[in-house]
Amino acid sequence: MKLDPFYLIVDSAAWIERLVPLGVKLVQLRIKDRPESDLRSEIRRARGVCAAHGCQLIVNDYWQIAIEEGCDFVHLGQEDLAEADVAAIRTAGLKLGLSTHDEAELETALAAKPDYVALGPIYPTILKTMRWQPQGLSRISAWRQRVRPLPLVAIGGLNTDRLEGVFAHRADSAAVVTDITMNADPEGRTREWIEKTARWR
Ligand SMILES: Cc1ncc(COP(=O)(O)OP(=O)(O)O)c(N)n1
Ligand SMILES: Cc1nc(C(=O)O)sc1CCOP(=O)(O)O
Ligand SMILES: [Mg+2]
Repeated sequence: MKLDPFYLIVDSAAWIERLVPLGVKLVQLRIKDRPESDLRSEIRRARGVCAAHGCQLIVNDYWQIAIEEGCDFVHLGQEDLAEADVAAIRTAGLKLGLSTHDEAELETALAAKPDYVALGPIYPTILKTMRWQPQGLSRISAWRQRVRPLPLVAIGGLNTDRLEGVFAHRADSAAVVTDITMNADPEGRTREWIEKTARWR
């Protein structure tokens, strides 16, 4: 499976409606602390926009709702994975991406036979508090060897100036939140990401 090199992560269907039509081909809906009814309607809206624009939607955390809403890809962290029914995800035909932050997590992730592995945080992130120090670029190369032939996603503190290093160290996709959502011009920054990642597509 091939992943687009630009992996956008946002926390609402409104962001997806705003940015996916610009040409985003891979987006994660990462919503926290909302009632289930909101989650369902957000996922439905996001699905509609992504289907209309040929964009792969990945639902973070809420694998059961993703199955029920007819989605085809979920992302889980290690705590999520520990509580998830991976067999049910597979039986429903969904693909699965998994987070990793250290060797033990990589072993756990590979044992679950995911469709991609994410490594982070590559650089410090302001999105959430993390108990891991930044991995640095060299860790991407190490993960590349271990994860092959699966796609490898780099995440954490990425911006358009850091893409060269991330792809030179053989990540397949670069995931981003705040460099776009906290930018003064999110649309302009999204276009910049699309243009700058085109050579790795
Ligand atoms: C592509 C990608 N990589 C890592 C994460 C983080 O997942 P997780 O560790 O479960 O943390 P939350 O995002 O759920 O806070 C991700 N969402 N996407
Ligand atoms: C959601 C998330 N997960 C990470 C991990 O390392 O697993 S880093 C991260 C935050 C990514 O946001 P930004 O691009 O703003 O740094
Ligand atoms: Mg999670």
